[in-house]
Amino acid sequence: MTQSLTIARPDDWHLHLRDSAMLKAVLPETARHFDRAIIMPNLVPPVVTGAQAAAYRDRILSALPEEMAFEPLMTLYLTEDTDPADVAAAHTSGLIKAVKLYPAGATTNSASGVGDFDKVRAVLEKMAEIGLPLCVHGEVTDQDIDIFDREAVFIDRVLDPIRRATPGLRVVMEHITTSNGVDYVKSQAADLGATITTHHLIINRNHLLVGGIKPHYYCLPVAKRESHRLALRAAATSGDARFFLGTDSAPHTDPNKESACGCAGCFTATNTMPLLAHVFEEDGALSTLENFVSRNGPAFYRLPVNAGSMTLTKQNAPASFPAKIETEDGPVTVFDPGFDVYWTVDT
Ligand SMILES: NC(=O)N[C@@H](CC(=O)O)C(=O)O
Ligand SMILES: [Zn+2]
Ligand SMILES: [Zn+2]
Repeated sequence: MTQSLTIARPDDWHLHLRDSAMLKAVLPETARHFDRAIIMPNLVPPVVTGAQAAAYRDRILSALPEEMAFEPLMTLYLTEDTDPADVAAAHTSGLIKAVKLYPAGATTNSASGVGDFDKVRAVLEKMAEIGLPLCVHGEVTDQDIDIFDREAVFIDRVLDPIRRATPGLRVVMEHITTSNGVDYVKSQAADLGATITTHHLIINRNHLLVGGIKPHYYCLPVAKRESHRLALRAAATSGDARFFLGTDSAPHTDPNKESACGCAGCFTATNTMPLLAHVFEEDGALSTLENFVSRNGPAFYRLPVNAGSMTLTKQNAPASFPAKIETEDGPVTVFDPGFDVYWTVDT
């Protein structure tokens, strides 16, 4: 007997679309299943001003195949020179839905990020005043902090002090990877949410490192031990409104991944919805999938739930997904969960 599930059309609350040839190749992979996505601003150079975000939005819409509908929800990349008035104007006009904080040096294209948090105080205060969310890549970059501890240390040393100093600031902890992240979100009364990626619900650090290094499982924050993955699974499948999908689908070409110094990022846009149906079914939680992918995100961002619906069907035989997406820059490997997936999205 085939099983099926119909939910409101999902959104992706953390997505890398890149630019130019890569944008053209990866955008349909997201637009096929998602009505909207929060677009990460870590281009080279980064999307810092409202004018740059408007131009990037136009490039995204021009790259969209004619028969597809998709709304890019733009963000600005916070720098120590960001002008609070420019941020406020971009928010008032409806152009941007969030500002993104990268600690300088934390991840791909984060060199222009924030080193001295006092320098962004005025921007954060303006954002608290106007209710504009701050999306945070939550890892410290100190050389003496172990890479597996960087999220937990960030919460204590950076995030909690920022939130205490800026009452009313609405924050999304992006791509949480630890039980510390889950517990911190749950411990706070208001103004805090978290995105969870598809891949962090599926892989732990053993998948990355045991039996040979798997560059396509390398992303930041790096996958942690199994107990953390289980904490993320419990949070995502709980239905709790504070947790929602942000795939962090982050394309890099195969030569850039399969390298002596490989780039961080997993490309999951193509098969995220089938993978999530698999994960939620495995945990006996298909009834909360809609909260995670379609309802909790809009509630946090104070946007309407999408009007359309999506039906997922469990087939009798394993579904097949493309192993790679071809781009003019080279192939991009699609995330391979390492197990058979029977769910497909009905077209
Ligand atoms: N997640 C990643 O491993 N990489 C992202 C950056 C990010 O989200 O930190 C990228 O832009 O490639
Ligand atoms: Zn990040
Ligand atoms: Zn990201």
